[in-house]
Amino acid sequence: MSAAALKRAAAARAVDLVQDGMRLGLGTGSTAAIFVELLGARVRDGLSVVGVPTSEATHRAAEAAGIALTTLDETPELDLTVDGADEIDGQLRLIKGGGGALLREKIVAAASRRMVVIADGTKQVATLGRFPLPVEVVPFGLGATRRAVAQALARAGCPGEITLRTGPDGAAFLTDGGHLILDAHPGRIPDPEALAAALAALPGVVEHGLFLGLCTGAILAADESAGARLVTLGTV
Ligand SMILES: O=C(CO)[C@H](O)[C@H](O)COP(=O)(O)O
Repeated sequence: MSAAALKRAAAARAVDLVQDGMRLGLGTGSTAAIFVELLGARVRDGLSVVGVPTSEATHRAAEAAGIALTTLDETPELDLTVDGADEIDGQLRLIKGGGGALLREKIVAAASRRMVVIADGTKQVATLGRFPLPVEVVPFGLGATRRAVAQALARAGCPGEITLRTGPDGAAFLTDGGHLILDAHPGRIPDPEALAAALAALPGVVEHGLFLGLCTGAILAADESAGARLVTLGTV
């Protein structure tokens, strides 16, 4: 089965979790985009929900799908956020931000009573850190912040190369908030909580891609000869 078909299977299962009247967080990335598309079809069939998008891209997609949108100012508490992930471990700890939307994604997830991750099964790992860990930083003081991030990684037992994320044109990638992203390549993160605390304490760091204690459940689509086999983690 193609990766796209696996993502669609996980997204379709997540759409079944949505009930009339729910306030939703709408994730970012290719899997979340399928969820938004499928949710839009249910809205056109009469489902009434409001959504908070986690990026400008998701805002545009949700609008095009006919989903009513709100903000966390109008709706500070959400019932359910459905989002993708770059990695998930057995304790529902995540690396997110491959698409650069980690800041809004984390704010929306933290405002949600439930956060369900949808992904193909390859995203499940025993230890986080193979996927580069995004660290969103302000442009001012980039060199000093980069050095401090490297030191924090080393102290947390996971040194590795740090690269400034660039876009397809080779220029520095800018997030929806106008920040830069440093991608750390630790290989493995032995103590995600310690690293998260160390990164959060650094001036210049806006947010990092470790989502700890936020995800309440996951729907992972594993590739089997008969089709997609959905595996759930946590409470779905
Ligand atoms: O964190 C994200 C964006 O910031 C995405 O959810 C993550 O990168 C997974 O994306 P995809 O579903 O395309 O694999």
